Order: sequence, then C-alpha cells, then structure tokens
Amino acid sequence: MQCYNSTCLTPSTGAAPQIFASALQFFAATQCLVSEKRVPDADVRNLEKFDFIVVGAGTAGSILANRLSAVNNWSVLLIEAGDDEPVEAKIPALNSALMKNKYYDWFYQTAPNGRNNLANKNESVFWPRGKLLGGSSNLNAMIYIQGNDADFKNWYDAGNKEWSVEEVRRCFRKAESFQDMKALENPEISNHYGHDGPLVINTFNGTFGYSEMVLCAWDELGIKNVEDLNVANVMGSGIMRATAAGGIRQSHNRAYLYPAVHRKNLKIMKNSFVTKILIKNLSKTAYGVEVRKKSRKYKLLATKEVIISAGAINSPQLLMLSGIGSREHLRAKGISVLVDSPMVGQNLQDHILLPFPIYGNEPGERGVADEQFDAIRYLYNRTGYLAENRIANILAFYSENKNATYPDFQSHLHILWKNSSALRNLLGNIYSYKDQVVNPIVKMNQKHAIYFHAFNLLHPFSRGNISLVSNDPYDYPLIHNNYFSDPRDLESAVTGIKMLTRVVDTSYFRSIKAFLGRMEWPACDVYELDSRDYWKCICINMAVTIYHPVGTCMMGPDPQTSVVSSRLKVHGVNNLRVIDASIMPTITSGNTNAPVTAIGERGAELVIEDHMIVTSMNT
Ligand SMILES: Cc1cc2nc3c(=O)[nH]c(=O)nc-3n(C[C@H](O)[C@H](O)[C@H](O)COP(=O)(O)OP(=O)(O)OC[C@H]3O[C@@H](n4cnc5c(N)ncnc54)[C@H](O)[C@@H]3O)c2cc1C
Repeated sequence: MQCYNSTCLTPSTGAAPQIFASALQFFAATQCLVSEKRVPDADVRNLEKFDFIVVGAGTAGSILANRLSAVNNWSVLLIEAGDDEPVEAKIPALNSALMKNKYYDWFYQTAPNGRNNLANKNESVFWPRGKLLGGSSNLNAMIYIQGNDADFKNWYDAGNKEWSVEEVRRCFRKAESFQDMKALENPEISNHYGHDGPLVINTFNGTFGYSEMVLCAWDELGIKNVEDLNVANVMGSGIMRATAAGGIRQSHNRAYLYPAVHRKNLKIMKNSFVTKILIKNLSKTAYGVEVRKKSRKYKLLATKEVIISAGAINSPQLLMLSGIGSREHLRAKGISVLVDSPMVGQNLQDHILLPFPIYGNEPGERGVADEQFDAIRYLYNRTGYLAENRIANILAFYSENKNATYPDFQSHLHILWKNSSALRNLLGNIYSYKDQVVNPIVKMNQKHAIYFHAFNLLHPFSRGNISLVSNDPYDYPLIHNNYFSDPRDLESAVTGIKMLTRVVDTSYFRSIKAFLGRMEWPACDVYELDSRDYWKCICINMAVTIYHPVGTCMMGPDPQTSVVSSRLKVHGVNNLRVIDASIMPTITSGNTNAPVTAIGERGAELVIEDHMIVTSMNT
C-alpha cells in the first residue's frame, strides 16, 4: 500500500518503472474506446416545417425518431432538452454519477406531505429522470423485465383495443436483439425473444458469486428459481437480463438514434427545451412547438403531427402548459383552457422501494487494490464491477398466494461488503435518508456485510398526481406521489416484506449467521422488529422510489377518465399524441424500460398506419 504515494526504496535501472508506466498509460488510454462521436446538433431555422416533431429523445422518443424517419419521404425533427451522454452513462456501474447532476438529471423531488418520508432529507423523495439523449434509458439500472401478460390484458380489457397481449409481445420482439449465447441454447428462451431488433439484450458480464447463494435461499423460501424471468412471465427468481452487452450500456439512443443520425430526413436538436405545443384555437389542431435553445426562441412547425415523448412528469406538464388539462387547475395558473381534460397529470403510479438490511458475516472487506484492479480489468476486457449495475444481478417476483400466476411483489438486492465505501452514498445521497437512519447502518457495516432486500409493491392502488406550480415552463411541477394513500397498499407491502424477511432462516443465510437489522427511526423504535406495526411505520417513513413513474397521460376510450385514445391521440386535439411511460393505464409487473420500449414500437406503428404511408423504407 505504501507504494501508492511514495517512491520505491529498491534501486532500479529504469526498465521496470518504464514498463509499468507504459502499461498504466496504455490502460488510461483505453478509456477512450468507451467514448463515441457526438450526435450532430441540427441547424434549424425559425418557422421551419417538418412532417413530424417528436419532443424528448428518451426511451420512447428515440424509437419514434428512428421508425418515423425510416419512411423516406417524411421529415422528422427530434427535440431534446439535454445533451449527448457522458462516458459514465456507458459504463454500467456509474449511472449514479449522473444522478443529481443537473446537466444530465432533471433531479425532481416529490412534494412533502407531512405524513410520509419523515426520515428522508426535506421529507421528500428524490426522483431522478434522464435529461440527455436516450433520456432515462441512460440513467437507469439496465434491468430488462417485460412484464406479465395480465398487465397488457388489463390495458386491453380497459378498452384499448390496439394493445392485446399478442401485439405487445410482438413489439417486444421487434425491438430486441437477444444475444446471450448460453441462454440461446434453450429453444424456449430463443423463441421468446426477438433477434433482429435494434436493442441489444444480454446478461451482465460478471457476478461475484454471492448472488447465486441468495438465489438458492429464495428458492428454499418458495420463490422458485427459473432460467429466464421473462419466459416465466415474471414469476419466481432468477438472473436478470439487461440492456447491457460486452460491459457497455445499451441505451435507446445507442440502439435507435446512432443508426439513424446519417438520415437526411432526421434532424436532432439538442439542449433545446420545448415550452409549449402550438394548437389552433378553433380547430383544436396541433401545428408545431415553441422551443428555447440557450437565449434563442423558435417556433417550429409540424404539418402532420406533434408527438410528446417527454416522460411521465414532463409530458403532462407540457400538455397543461399548452392549455390541455383540468379546467379549474389551468385557470388557477392563468393558462387559457383549450381542452378541459381532467385526467392530465392524474393517475400517477410508481413502484416504491423499501430497502431493509439483513446482516451477515460474508462477504468480508474488499481491499482498495482489488477495486483498482477491477477498474483495470474493465479497461482490459469490460468485466469486473464496472461492467455491472452495482446491484446484484438477480431478482425475485412473488405473491402472497403460492400458486398465483401474477406477481404482487418484487425484490432487487444490494450486496455490500463489510465496510463498503458505497454504503453512505447509497443511503444518504441516492435514498436521501437523514443521518439518524444512515449512521447506525454504516456502523453495523463496519462489522457485517449487508444484503439489502429492496422490496417493491408491484400493483399499488394509491394514485398520485403531477400539477403545475405556475405557468412558467421552467418551474418544476409538483409531484404528489401519495404512496400508501390507499390503506390496502400498506397492508399488502407489509405482507410482502414479512415473506421476504424469512430468508434469514434459509441454509445460506444461517451459514453466514445472518440476522435482520433494525432501521432506526424514533417513531418506529417503539415497535418490535419485524412486527406488522414496525413495517408499517418504516414504510410510511422510509419508502422511496425504484424510479418507475407512469400513468399521468393514461390511455383509454373516455376523455373524462383518460388523456389519450388507444391510438395514443390526445382526446379533443387533432395531430397530437403522447407516446411514453405516461400512457400506461396501470403499471406493469416490474421495471418499466422494456414496456416503454414496446409502447414506443407500437406507438410508431400506429402513427405510420394512420398516415397510411406505403413508401420505400430507408435501410
Ligand atoms: C435512476 C433510474 C433507474 C431506473 N432503472 C430501471 C431499470 O433498471 N430497468 C427498467 O426497466 N427501468 C428503469 N427505470 C425506468 C425507465 O428507465 C423509464 O421507465 C423509461 O426510461 C421511461 O421512458 P420515457 O420515454 O417515458 O421517458 P424518458 O426516457 O425519461 O425520456 C424523456 C425525455 O424527454 C426529454 N424532455 C422532457 N421534457 C422535455 C421538453 N420540454 N423539451 C425537450 N425535451 C424534454 C427528457 O430530457 C428525456 O430525455 C429507471 C429510471 C431511472 C430514472
């Protein structure tokens, strides 16, 4: 260790230090192999006309830009508030380096309500959202979970005839290029996934062994191991598939934009913020957008359609700023009402995350040298901890009823070495817990490894909402997450957590002398650890997010109870659609990036069908 900061005492001819220095220089230079060319920023004239304008280059917007510009004689403008991705976005373990960085993250905070999250700083929950090409697909943890058939059947049964299970499954396959060679040997897995799509799906490069032990423990608990969670309709436990391959994140800009940037009919405006959709007052027809780029203001025109893909927070915000929303709310904010659409910003659903610690005597401490060597390993062959997403590569989906085919609960897992350097950042910065919560856990970690089971409730009844603070587009909207406002959610969450805490009684956890740790918070200290009242108290005070807000421009047939139609057209307005996470009527079973990918693909098909274009396609 002394070698790090002192000159070596042994004499040298110079040959050895030269070899070592040139090796270090070589590895330092290989980091450039991870970076790529910047996407050209389009030169756009005020009042320039396009067939389509897409707002937001995130998961869904990237797909739309690609699929629509594949039609040769359509011109497409994609407008993104953020910039190119930094190198950290490409390295799987470094996504948290973008979080709370206002250049790449919108850095939203939920509104305090005086009841929930009293153990979090400012009594609110940090909601990161990607503000860069690729949007949240560049900030996320890359977990690829499609959802359960019943999720899409529910959408269909609610009157959304374009969204049968078969159509949605077809859209997954259209997007995917599944590349895990070992898994492909199983015909069931091979048949389930697509092989020719733009989005590479694989399995994280490496794991450090302990997750296999936890998989065995979950199996013993009755959450049976399956070979592929998507094939198993997200029931059971197993290794996660990922939008990562060869140690590099497969974001949606990489999958869908990079192959299309050379097209002459696609322009991409970066660092450009859309402040309003332009809509003709009488005919209620969208015809363009207002944009601000640095100090310049533009009006840009769309002859066919404007498509909003700004995500579950910004899409409803933009609709409201443009006069589409609840009459009372818009008037209160001084916005003239074009369409009274009461559900804009309502129906907000999210998956909560409740991390609870199980302590054990393994894994032991990890030396600095090991960690540094792993970084070199990444530069050498894209393996090591940097090639993974920093949470364990396994997931559990389970229900109260053992024979259920629809999961109620999900668990992610963080395994932290003894004395982990990552723990304080995770708890104090990402989850934003107050020091009173963080310090005792950090102290316990000096002696014990931690298995954080990050529990989430898959189908909450509670609904939150997004509303405007003012008519200034730069004012962040208010986010009321309303976690546990429906008491059924609290009862259900407690049941799910208690099913999982029993893991301490499985063979592996017994072998490492595991025990459930208390999360310390004064209001909860009066309750017995692992009692229902204890968990209720912990949930109310500490449940944060696993970053899956959806539903705020929900689709449905009735303009009074939904915002867009089954073809994703905004009710009451011509030539305007919303296509992103916000259109989900109900949240899916699991992580939302894959379902939003299917939404992007299906949405693009609906646009193309509606314009009945039969032309030669770009290759
Ligand atoms: C930290 C984090 C971890 C996650 N982990 C996972 C995971 O592991 N697996 C998973 O499946 N899901 C995960 N998710 C969720 C998943 O990434 C999202 O559901 C999905 O990316 C949403 O896609 P979208 O197209 O709706 O929105 P986004 O991808 O967020 O795209 C919206 C885009 O619109 C832009 N925009 C917004 N407003 C404007 C405007 N007015 N003008 C111009 N541009 C604008 C934004 O900058 C952004 O680029 C995670 C999300 C986060 C934030």
